[in-house]
Amino acid sequence: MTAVAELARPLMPVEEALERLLALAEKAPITETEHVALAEAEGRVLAHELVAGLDLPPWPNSAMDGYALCLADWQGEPLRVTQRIFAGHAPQPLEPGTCARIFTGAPLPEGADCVEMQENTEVLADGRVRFLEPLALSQNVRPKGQETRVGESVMSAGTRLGPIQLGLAATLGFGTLEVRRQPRVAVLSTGDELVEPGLPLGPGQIYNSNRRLLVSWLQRLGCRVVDAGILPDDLERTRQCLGGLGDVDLILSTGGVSVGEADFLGLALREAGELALWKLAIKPGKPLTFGHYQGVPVIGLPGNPASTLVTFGLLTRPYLLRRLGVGNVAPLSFSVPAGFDWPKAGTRREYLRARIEEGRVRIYKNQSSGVLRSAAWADGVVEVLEGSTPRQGDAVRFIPFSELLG
Ligand SMILES: Nc1nc2c(c(=O)[nH]1)N[C@H]1C(S)=C(S)[C@@H](COP(=O)(O)OP(=O)(O)OC[C@H]3O[C@@H](n4cnc5c(N)ncnc54)[C@H](O)[C@@H]3O)O[C@H]1N2
Ligand code: MOO
Repeated sequence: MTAVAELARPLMPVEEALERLLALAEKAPITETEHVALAEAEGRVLAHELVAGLDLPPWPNSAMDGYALCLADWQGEPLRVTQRIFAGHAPQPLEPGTCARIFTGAPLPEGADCVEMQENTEVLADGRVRFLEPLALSQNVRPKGQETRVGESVMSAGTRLGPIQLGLAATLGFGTLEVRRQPRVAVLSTGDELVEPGLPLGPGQIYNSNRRLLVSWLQRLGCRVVDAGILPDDLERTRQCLGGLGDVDLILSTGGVSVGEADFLGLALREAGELALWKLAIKPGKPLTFGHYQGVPVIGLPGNPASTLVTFGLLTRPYLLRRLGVGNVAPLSFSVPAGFDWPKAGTRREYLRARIEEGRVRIYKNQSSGVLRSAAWADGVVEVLEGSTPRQGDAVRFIPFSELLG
């Protein structure tokens, strides 16, 4: 299809763009794995299901600081204390007709079937312990295997490892985990107007914000970033830059994807691969490109900073995670009453930078796709569907940034 024919097509719905990207991701999975220490595994993707190699807890233990006794044999009399059991110590079997001082997490002695917390007991002058409240069998006892049994699958392949998952792996004694290798992503910015922060601005120039935003975000997603800097608005040097990227899994560029005349990235990509210009029914973020450069997938995000943010968060992030075998790549979202009126129906699905205040979602006053400050103010994006005109109090879908940024 020629570029002109591509441009004449109707806008592609967001769902279709996501479906296409996920299908492309499934055709290019990153399957190599490596073993990493738990300390290095944050943000990575589990390569295989994790199977428990021990029971959790490995033995019955006490849930309270108190006294362990054998309720089945007890007649209600005060009991002599015959041992003290601390967490980390192996107990002796319980002497019949006695109790054991026990602390939270300590193994229950053989023969005990009940623990009473110390607050409900009284230590008599002769050292015996009187139980002040009615007791029940197994009370305050955490049975062996209560949480997990040997051989049980506790996490499936494709699980993203965050603090909770790493904590669970640690409880089962795993020192290392087998994870998918990190995707290598080359980040390119295009545009002669761009200057790196810290340097002086010349006439007509602006600071490159997309690069910092994407590099940090990709690192959070567990990617290894090849920071390829700013592409010059020059075909030969663009070719050289692409040729020097090395072995990467994805080339991610921003800018130069609309209908501008200085689209040297597009030219260079078409020479050495192919490139499709998608026009999405999304705002911000309408023009998005997908293609290949010498077989390496390329995603070109629109250059406006809020457009980069939305198309990365809603489309590129799921694409990358799916390449790593993550099944559920949809961010959690919830319905909130609108704290704004949206009187003019749009032809594109809008993702307004918004925050929740007093149970209603409020939108930043300037929703221009060039305004990144809108997102820095916001806690997430609120979705306004094509053709819809939500009013104050109507239910709208809110996607928190916390769901997208990790
Ligand atoms: N005639 C048309 N013009 C435009 C269309 C269209 O359909 N027809 N689409 C508009 C939409 S929507 C968007 S979004 C932008 C996308 O433009 P590009 O992706 O080609 O990006 P640029 O033109 O290079 O830049 C757009 C804007 O963003 C600034 N920018 C670019 N890169 C960065 C960066 N790394 N850091 C900070 N800011 C950046 C750039 O200076 C421009 O202001 O096209 C519309 N035009
Ligand atoms: O859709 Mo573009 O991303 O707004 O300006």
